[in-house]
Amino acid sequence: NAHIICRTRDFCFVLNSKEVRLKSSPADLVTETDQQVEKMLISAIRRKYPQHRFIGEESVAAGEAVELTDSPTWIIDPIDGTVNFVHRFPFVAVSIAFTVNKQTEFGIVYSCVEDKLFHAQRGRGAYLNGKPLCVSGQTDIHRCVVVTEIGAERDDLALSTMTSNICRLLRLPVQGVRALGTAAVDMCQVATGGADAYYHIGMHCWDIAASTIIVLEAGGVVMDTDGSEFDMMSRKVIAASSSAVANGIAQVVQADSFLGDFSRNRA
Ligand SMILES: O=P(O)(O)O[C@H]1[C@H](O)[C@@H](O)[C@H](O)[C@@H](O)[C@@H]1O
Ligand SMILES: [Mg+2]
Ligand SMILES: [Mg+2]
Repeated sequence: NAHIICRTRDFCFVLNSKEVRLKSSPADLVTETDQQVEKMLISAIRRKYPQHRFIGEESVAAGEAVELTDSPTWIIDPIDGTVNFVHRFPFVAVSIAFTVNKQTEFGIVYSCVEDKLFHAQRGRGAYLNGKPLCVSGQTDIHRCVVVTEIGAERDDLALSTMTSNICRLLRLPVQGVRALGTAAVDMCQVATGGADAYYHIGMHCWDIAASTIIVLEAGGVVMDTDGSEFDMMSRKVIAASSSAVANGIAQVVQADSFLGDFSRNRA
């Protein structure tokens, strides 16, 4: 059984997950808690906003389509870092973003074990537990700590793409490469200035929708791994403290062969 104790200033509760099941790969896990948290969030929001749409990781896993329209839409990852959650590795987050006309209006990432609440609203800055956030401002790729993710794919093509991208960055060299096991929290490190960049190939919109606006509102930049304009549904992202660093990563990271195998945002 996996469990985690979540504390906030106002309450403390234990989330139990009795059953761990596999989804797309032996490293893509889901627990009852993922499903219950998503149901709880969607039903609470739906009560207040019955017309709004939802893209939730576990609803998609259950067969719902991933369709981002102009309608008000909540994009939810009920537990980002389920492998961490199951193993009690202490980085686990709830990620919620809200979009209108395909533009993100606000995002919230709650890193449960750390009791860190990141949030940002378009045009109103990014905050961690109420305090304003600012990216590092680093422009020299050689002085960067870069965060990425190993991902859940375990086929040869995915693994060689992932490892060769990390090797190419280390050879530049960068000063460090890190992976916390939750895309949402990884990306928030860029917003805090603790990391200078984050890139990920193969994540889903629910992993990074909220943290994208948090990075942007903290003064960072977000782009596709090929250097083009960011598309939340493309499963590729670079988030960085500056355009110079983002472009430096785009020049070494390769995604094409790997992404050939992906269908967009299937859980
Ligand atoms: O825990 P998840 O919500 O499934 O998200 C995971 C993702 O599946 C995995 O590929 C990444 O490496 C993790 O960082 C995600 O956040
Ligand atoms: Mg996730
Ligand atoms: Mg999840």
